[in-house]
Amino acid sequence: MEHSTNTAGILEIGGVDVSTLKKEYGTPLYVYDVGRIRQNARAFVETFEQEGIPAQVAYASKAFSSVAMIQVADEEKLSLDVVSEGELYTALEAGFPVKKIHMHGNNKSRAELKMAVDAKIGCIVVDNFYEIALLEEILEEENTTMDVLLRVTPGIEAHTHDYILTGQEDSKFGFDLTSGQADRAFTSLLESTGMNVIGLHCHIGSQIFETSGFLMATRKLFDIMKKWKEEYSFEAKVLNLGGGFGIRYTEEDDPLSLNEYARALMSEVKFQSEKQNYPMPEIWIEPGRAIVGDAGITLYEAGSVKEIEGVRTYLSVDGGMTDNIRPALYDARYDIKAAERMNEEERRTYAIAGKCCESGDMLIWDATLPDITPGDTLAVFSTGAYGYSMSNNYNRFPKAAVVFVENGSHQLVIRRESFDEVTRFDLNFKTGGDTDEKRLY
Ligand SMILES: Cc1ncc(COP(=O)(O)O)c(C=O)c1O
Ligand SMILES: N[C@@H](CCCC[NH3+])C(=O)O
Repeated sequence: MEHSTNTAGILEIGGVDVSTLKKEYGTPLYVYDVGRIRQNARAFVETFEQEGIPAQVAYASKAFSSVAMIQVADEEKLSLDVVSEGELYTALEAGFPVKKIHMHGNNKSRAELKMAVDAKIGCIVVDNFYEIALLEEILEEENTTMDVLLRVTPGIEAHTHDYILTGQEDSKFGFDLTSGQADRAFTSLLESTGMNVIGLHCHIGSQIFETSGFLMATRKLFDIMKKWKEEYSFEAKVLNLGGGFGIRYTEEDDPLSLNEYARALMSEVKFQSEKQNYPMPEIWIEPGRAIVGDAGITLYEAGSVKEIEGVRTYLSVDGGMTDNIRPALYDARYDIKAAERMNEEERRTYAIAGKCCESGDMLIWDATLPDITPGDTLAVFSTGAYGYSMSNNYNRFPKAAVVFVENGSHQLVIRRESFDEVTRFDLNFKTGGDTDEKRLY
């Protein structure tokens, strides 16, 4: 990841040195370079604008949902993808324009759907037959309508980790194209009085580097759209090709630039619409990781060092799988630096361990760093996506704080959790006592 270092050899983020941030907010600390978030958003938005292609770039807020982040997404003219009541609630709290919110989910509850309908969000991406029936019922009760996209699984096996693959037939998401499931779902939408189907959606997976999977999915969607045009005179206004654009975590990753991803999609949609003589639909995409991933850094303080002669040296930090579960979950790889000694020779190999009582709580197995002493500050790069949003309280560690930096200023946007907050749902249980008694704190 690109970063700057000041003359004292200290890492700077958004014009602020990490020593200042550590002193002010403590560690572990998620730090976001807001300029970088804006740059990523603009790379997508401006590529479509330059070509004059009507498009919506919806930030997939699951990557990092917070009021401040959603306000930045709004400032950058993004739309928003939410997958739960909690993410929708956050968006509403942030004052995000409701018509630009799209809701996803493979098991949306009645409450979730009702909340979306009551909030009058822009669009719901319908995922299964149960949801179609439920949404129809709610719309009838409320005597209103809702724009919907039909989520299909185009049968694409993208090259990424199995747990972040979503476009293959054997998936919990969406309607399968080959078995006729998607046709049945589509006709039930056409018959619906409340649901107004405006187009199709697919998402083939996450952290994808090549464009071939996206292009293949686009072709498959055009084939079905063409069929439905011939059979039902239906013309999709919107083609949502999902997110999943890969980013660089380590030197081994070689993603395309964000403009290249957008350009590739645009030219395939244009090509297909000309070839199939199909009116050009609006292109919607849903990048999450590509907007926030490389804008985030996590700062840790180094603690214990355990050397096992001839095996490895463990260097433990004051966070781990509670603030970044991705290495444990997906074998994800990250880069690390001694953030206040950036110019020193990196001549030691360390296995960077987290604090949890779990052998798998490892952040990096083979980090090259200068000699580290307890108290040193370490920075792990590209932790902006699915770090805070997947953080947890295992071993009752409080969740870390989040700071935004931009143009030399820094601002706390999520407070560090306190122990009172960690135990806030706990109630007393005393044998023979009143089990309903609320704990006071
Ligand atoms: C439907 C949908 N859209 C968008 C995304 C965002 O993916 P990414 O963060 O990889 O861009 C996801 C997550 O994979 C998703 O499931
Ligand atoms: N959370 C995953 C990706 C899944 C995205 C949501 N469909 C990650 O950290 O890579």
